[in-house]
Amino acid sequence: MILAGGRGTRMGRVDKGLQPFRGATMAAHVLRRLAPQVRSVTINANRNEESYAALGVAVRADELTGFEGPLAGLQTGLRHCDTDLLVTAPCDSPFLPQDLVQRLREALVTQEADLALAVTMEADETGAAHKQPHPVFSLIRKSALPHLDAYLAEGGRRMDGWHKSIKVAEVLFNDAAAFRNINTLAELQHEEQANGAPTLQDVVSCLSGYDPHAVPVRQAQHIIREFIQPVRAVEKVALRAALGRVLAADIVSPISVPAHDNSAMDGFAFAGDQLDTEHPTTLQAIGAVYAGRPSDLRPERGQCVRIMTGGVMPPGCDTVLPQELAAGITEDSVTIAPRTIKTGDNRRFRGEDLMEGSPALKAGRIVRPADLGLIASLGIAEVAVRRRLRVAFFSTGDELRSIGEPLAAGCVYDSNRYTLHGMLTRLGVELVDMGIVPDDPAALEAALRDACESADAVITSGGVSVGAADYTKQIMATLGDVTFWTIGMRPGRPMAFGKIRSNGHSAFLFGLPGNPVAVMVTFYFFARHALLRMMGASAGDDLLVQARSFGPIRKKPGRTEYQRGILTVNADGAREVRITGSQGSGILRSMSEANCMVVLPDEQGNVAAGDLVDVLLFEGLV
Ligand SMILES: Nc1nc2c(c(=O)[nH]1)N[C@H]1C(S)=C(S)[C@@H](COP(=O)(O)OP(=O)(O)OC[C@H]3O[C@@H](n4cnc5c(N)ncnc54)[C@H](O)[C@@H]3O)O[C@H]1N2
Ligand code: MOO
Ligand SMILES: [Mg+2]
Repeated sequence: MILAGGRGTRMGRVDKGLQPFRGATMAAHVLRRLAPQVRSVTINANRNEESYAALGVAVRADELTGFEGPLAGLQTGLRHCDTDLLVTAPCDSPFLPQDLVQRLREALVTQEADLALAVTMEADETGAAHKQPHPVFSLIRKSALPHLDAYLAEGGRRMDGWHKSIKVAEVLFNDAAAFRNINTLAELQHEEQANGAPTLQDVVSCLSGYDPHAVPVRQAQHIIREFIQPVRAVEKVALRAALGRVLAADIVSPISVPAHDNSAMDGFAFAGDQLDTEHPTTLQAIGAVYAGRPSDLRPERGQCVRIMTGGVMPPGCDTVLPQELAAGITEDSVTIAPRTIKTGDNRRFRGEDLMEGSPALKAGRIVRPADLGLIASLGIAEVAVRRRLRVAFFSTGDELRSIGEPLAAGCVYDSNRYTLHGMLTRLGVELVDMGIVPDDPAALEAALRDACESADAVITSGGVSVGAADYTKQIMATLGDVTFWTIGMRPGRPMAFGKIRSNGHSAFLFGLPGNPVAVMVTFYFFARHALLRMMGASAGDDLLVQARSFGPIRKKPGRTEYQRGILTVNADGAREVRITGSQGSGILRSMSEANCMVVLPDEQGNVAAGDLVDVLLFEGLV
């Protein structure tokens, strides 16, 4: 049981277990360390039960109300545990020992104790060593419950008080650091920095010639990739619900598929070395084998069996003659003309699809329809996936109006939140749509903080250029480690990127430019990759295909241009791409008409009609 039922007094009453830490929550880290050591895990929490339940484990509140401390959690745990032993660990100890349970258990059993607890040796201010007990890391017999009930009923609340009245085995652990807990937000932030999550400065200092006012596309993509940290929390979902989710662990085949050598055809199975290459071969059919029906037929020399597709190959048989290739078939024989087939034809091997013990799918894979079938073919009903990423987004600008509002002079309807809604939905993230935020510093700060506290990533549009009302940048800069780029690309030149913090939470930030096409292009070529990385997906590079440009395209070398195109196959069967008219970065119609982006890299100059260009298709089959 993970103890997360406290008030978090020293953390300003925040729910400690839900504090973000190294790309997950603290409780998720504890769960990851504890789960492999036990049969099942429960979390003891007295608030935010749903957030804890999202970790995929049972959540139980204290039966004693009023935040009565860890013994109350223990009581609940013992009452409901269906094993003889219960181990506890606090939700703020992300480094707990990987052999905690094993070592506590050895001591509990050999010393015939009621409870085993961890102790470490620590030095005091004078350097003298003293024993430090860690009473919240303990292993307890379920049989101690009546005693604990009695102790609590008498008003006892202290762990050490209760321990005095039962038999306790102390287990000395050498690694005191493993029991470190994180009590304050300052400690949490310190740990986050210390664990090697790089700062933007760390990342850019490795690059030569970095200039935020002229960042090549590839460099911006590199910086984002290095800076982003994946969310690690994992949950178990039923197989169908795994579609589009990211596998958290390799799926290893528990069985071989197919489980037996079997026939790929309806026909006759026999040992292929009997085939005569000069004369017809006649074999006596001794019976029939059907798919899914076990048979004990064992053809001898000169014999064969009738077999159906999927039927298990009888012992000694390695070859199947499809029935339509037979030279003659009687009631109880088949004749095969010379050189009709070869030994080994039409036999499917055991494990040729998936071999027992080998990884069928790798962690990081985004589950597609074929994968659902593949996992089903292994008989696996539930899979571990990364938890869904939460992405908060809002539009900025005084000129923006929401659908349903009248359009005042000089105003436009907010379209960016709708394109973002679409793009994020397709990525399979959980959306937090925060609406429109006016060009007002206080409102922008409140929105960014709110977004940061409720999501893993924040996407804004507008206000990142040099306009007089573009306060977004100022506020972003005060909330964390954020950089403002002018990227060598068109459209989508200005962009903010970094990590913001608010009240102990942090979130990656993408401040996309306001122009409607620029939002989409910067999303597709920067934010999308970053979000996939946060999701734990091992997505490869974009798959560009080549096509002939129908007309000439003007292009300046030294920047990447993303042109909206329509890819077709021409009368000669060749792929051909046309640009969709005006490429202004406010013209969304040309984006809507397009079915692909033409990607013209930095080094590319003008394109002549008929030249090959790279395109990235919007739609694929799956
Ligand atoms: N002097 C310069 N001006 C501009 C530069 C520059 O380098 N120097 N860059 C231009 C480029 S490129 C872009 S892109 C834009 C980016 O501007 P912002 O990110 O500051 O965005 P805004 O000023 O807020 O808006 C720009 C444009 O887009 C419209 N917009 C914004 N949000 C929405 C929305 N949610 N739905 C529909 N339309 C939206 C907005 O009304 C503006 O027309 O800066 C250039 N200027
Ligand atoms: O970044 Mo802007 O896209 O060229 O309008
Ligand atoms: Mg602006």
